[in-house]
Amino acid sequence: MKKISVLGSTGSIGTQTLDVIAMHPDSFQVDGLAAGTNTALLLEQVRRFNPRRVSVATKELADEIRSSLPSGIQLYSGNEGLVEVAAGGDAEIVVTAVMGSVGLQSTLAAIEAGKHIGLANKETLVTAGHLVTELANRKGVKLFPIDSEHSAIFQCLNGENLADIACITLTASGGSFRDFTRDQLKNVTVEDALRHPNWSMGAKITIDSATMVNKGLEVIEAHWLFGLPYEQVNVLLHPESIIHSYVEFRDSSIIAQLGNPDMRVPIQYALTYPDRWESPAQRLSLAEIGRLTFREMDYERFPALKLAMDCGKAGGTATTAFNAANEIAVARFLRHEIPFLRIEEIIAEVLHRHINEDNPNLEQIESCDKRVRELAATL
Ligand SMILES: NC(=O)C1=CN([C@@H]2O[C@H](COP(=O)(O)OP(=O)(O)OC[C@H]3O[C@@H](n4cnc5c(N)ncnc54)[C@H](OP(=O)(O)O)[C@@H]3O)[C@@H](O)[C@H]2O)C=CC1
Ligand SMILES: CC(=O)[C@@H](O)[C@H](O)COP(=O)(O)O
Ligand SMILES: [Mn+2]
Repeated sequence: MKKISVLGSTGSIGTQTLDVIAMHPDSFQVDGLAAGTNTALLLEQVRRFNPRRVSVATKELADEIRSSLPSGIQLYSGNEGLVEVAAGGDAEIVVTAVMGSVGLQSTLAAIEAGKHIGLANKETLVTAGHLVTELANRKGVKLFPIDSEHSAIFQCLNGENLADIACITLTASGGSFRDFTRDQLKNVTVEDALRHPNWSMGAKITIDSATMVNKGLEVIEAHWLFGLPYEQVNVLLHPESIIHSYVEFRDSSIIAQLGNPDMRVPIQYALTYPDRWESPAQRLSLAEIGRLTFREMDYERFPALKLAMDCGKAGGTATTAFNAANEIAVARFLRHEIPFLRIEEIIAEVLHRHINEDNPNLEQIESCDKRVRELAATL
């Protein structure tokens, strides 16, 4: 029986992780669940999966639900609660599915406690990739990618020698506005932006997909997960999201991973690696699809992707600043405070003022993150 804890159990990845766990009740057991504010759903999950420890975003919410929890369950709250669920207990693998760099401390705590990570929370690697990967290597902890593109690359690299990689290519759907001109982007609404053409995901990542920030975060995530220089990480527009990403080797062979868009496949693979189990995902019929299309990435149309790549190459706290500025700008857009195009302007303004710190420690990262959030909130 493999014990699993899920950070962000009430979100898009969290609920799909629990779907996967529920499909294999003889093999998986839930040890801990951490949610934010959706206590109604969390209580339902507690009744169904009977975890040993749970956490919610605040002490007030914890006080509200305490009497509704079955006895014997440890209840925690806040960032400390996330850390307790991540590092306490006897889970073998922790799925990190909270949204944003709030997941950093708990991911580090889980690794420190020797737990393998099913990594969905890409912001953690963007904000502090060097700290997370260095600690994972030191502790002998595996980072199993859940992000669809990175799971694809991970699968393509099975049994391969990393030195034989010529380059990897991350595919991008193009998001909700992929056929819009820059001019047309001026008046788009939150509701339009939230309609992703291929994937049903949380609000923040759906907006990131529309700005192409998501692909920028994923390039940085790939750099840290696979130890590749930025020059070997490419992006290609592929509107159908059928080829999830691919690797080109030095003999010119390309290995790609394909499938209908369904996150339960990469989530399950992260939990069962190196085995493959039955999945409810709809089988892909290439004959039915008929054709797949591709377009060169246009960095003028999607400037945020270029900005993210430049931050990755700069290293230091540049990616921390990029991520924090984006998190604040997206939250403001979702609250209807700023127009869509202001998101990338805020990121650019923050980066313009940013003084980069090389090889930052955790304290420097946290202080950069805090400073940038305060600045981005006022711009
Ligand atoms: N959705 C997808 O298909 C994919 C997502 N990812 C990545 O996975 C991560 C999660 O995305 P997604 O599931 O879409 O996001 P959602 O917004 O759907 O879910 C976020 C989860 O995090 C919880 N949460 C938010 N803030 C806190 C906090 N302060 N403390 C504890 N829990 C908190 C939320 O709780 P609550 O709702 O209870 O407030 C919720 O359970 C992101 O990093 C995203 O980039 C990567 C690839 C695909
Ligand atoms: C499902 C997943 O992994 C998302 O990150 C997805 O890739 C978003 O799609 P695009 O960023 O390609 O629009
Ligand atoms: Mn992805």
